[in-house]
Amino acid sequence: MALRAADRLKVVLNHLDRSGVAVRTSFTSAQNLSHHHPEALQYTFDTDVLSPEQRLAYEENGFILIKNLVSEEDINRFRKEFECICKGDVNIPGLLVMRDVSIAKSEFVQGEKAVTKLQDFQEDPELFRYCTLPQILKYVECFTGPNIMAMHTMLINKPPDTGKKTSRHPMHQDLHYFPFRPADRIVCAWTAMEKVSRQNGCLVVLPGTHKGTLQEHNYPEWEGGVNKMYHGIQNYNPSHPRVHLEMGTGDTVFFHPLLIHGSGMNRTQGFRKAISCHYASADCHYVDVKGTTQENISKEVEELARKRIGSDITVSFQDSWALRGRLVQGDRTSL
Ligand SMILES: CCCC(=O)SCCNC(=O)CCNC(=O)[C@H](O)C(C)(C)COP(=O)(O)OP(=O)(O)OC[C@H]1O[C@@H](n2cnc3c(N)ncnc32)[C@H](O)[C@@H]1OP(=O)(O)O
Ligand SMILES: Nc1ncnc2c1ncn2[C@@H]1O[C@H](COP(=O)(O)OP(=O)(O)OP(=O)(O)O)[C@@H](O)[C@H]1O
Ligand SMILES: O=C(O)CCC(=O)C(=O)O
Ligand SMILES: [Fe+2]
Ligand SMILES: [Mg+2]
Repeated sequence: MALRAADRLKVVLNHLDRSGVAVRTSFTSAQNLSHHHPEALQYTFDTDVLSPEQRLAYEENGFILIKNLVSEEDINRFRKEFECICKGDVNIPGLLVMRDVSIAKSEFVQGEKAVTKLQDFQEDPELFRYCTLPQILKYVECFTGPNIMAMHTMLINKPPDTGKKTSRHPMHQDLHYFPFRPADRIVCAWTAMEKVSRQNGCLVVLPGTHKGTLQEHNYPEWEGGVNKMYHGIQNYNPSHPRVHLEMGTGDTVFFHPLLIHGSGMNRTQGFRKAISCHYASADCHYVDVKGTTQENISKEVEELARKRIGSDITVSFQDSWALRGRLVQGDRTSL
């Protein structure tokens, strides 16, 4: 599925045919880009949604931030549903409710204050509405193309740090968790449900790292402990420029699954909330991760499936994704 160089060029030229002045500026930068990087325009499609400047920015950085994409009204509805789930008022099949390791292993905390994230809310119509919002899908299509699967859903409720620094999310690449390819046809949408800042542990990204390869991930050696499956990259370049993505309510960042990112600790008393979905082109295919750096996570996921479903049926790493994935646009061609 990755565009061949010739196709990439065609994409650039198409743009030139159709738009005016703005494109001429970008033609200059596109030319410069392709001069320096033969991979120019390998990451985005022309759907008339992203401006040429926005496309080039994603190609260069591996992420793009769109302000105010989700309404306060929708965010409030997601908050309400989250509260209902935490109170136990609704029971959603397949939903995983995760507590922070420092809370889970010590004191007893009830309700939403105990929950660090919800995972796999695809069977909750209210939360899953997030994944189908037309203004989100319109952007997603620029990265995946027209057949779109919602593969992975999360509502993250980063708790105030208990002093053990377990509220941090180590630097990682999301592709580590995914046995499907090509990577360029996968994208994460991450929407701030309130103001997120350095204080409450906003996302931290290393721009441009999406052009690299998938790195080895392991549990970081953190004294205070680390949350289940929060694998991190041990030896990323610490002097690589980092960008703290401070965002307002409803602002949404779209990022590539190879982009190295994490989040710092929450130094406030509030719970920092975000809702996200990983999308993939339905034309992607599953890959066998045996003998690769992803073998460690695949074993953990298979072990978790055994615990939850029982050992009479074997659910492979790939199966676990095929079961969770939901079509949100076009045809379910492969995944
Ligand atoms: C792009 C994707 C990026 C990512 O998805 S990154 C993060 C992915 N994280 C996950 O998928 C989380 C998966 N979650 C889980 O496996 C479960 O929620 C988890 C952590 C095992 C808890 O299971 P439950 O059965 O709900 O809880 P439980 O209270 O019965 O505890 C069972 C044992 O697990 C421990 N535990 C609970 N929460 C934990 C945590 N946050 N981190 C580490 N360990 C945790 C708990 O202490 C207990 O251990 P033990 O049996 O007493 O030794
Ligand atoms: N010692 C460390 N080892 C590995 N990863 C770390 C370490 N310290 C921070 N990180 C990770 O780096 C990312 C960003 O960290 P950052 O330094 O921005 O957060 P912070 O130190 O909590 O906040 P700030 O730098 O704003 O004071 C997070 O993903 C965090 O988990
Ligand atoms: O919301 C965050 O802190 C980051 C979460 C994240 O990157 C992930 O779960 O893959
Ligand atoms: Fe991530
Ligand atoms: Mg720091």
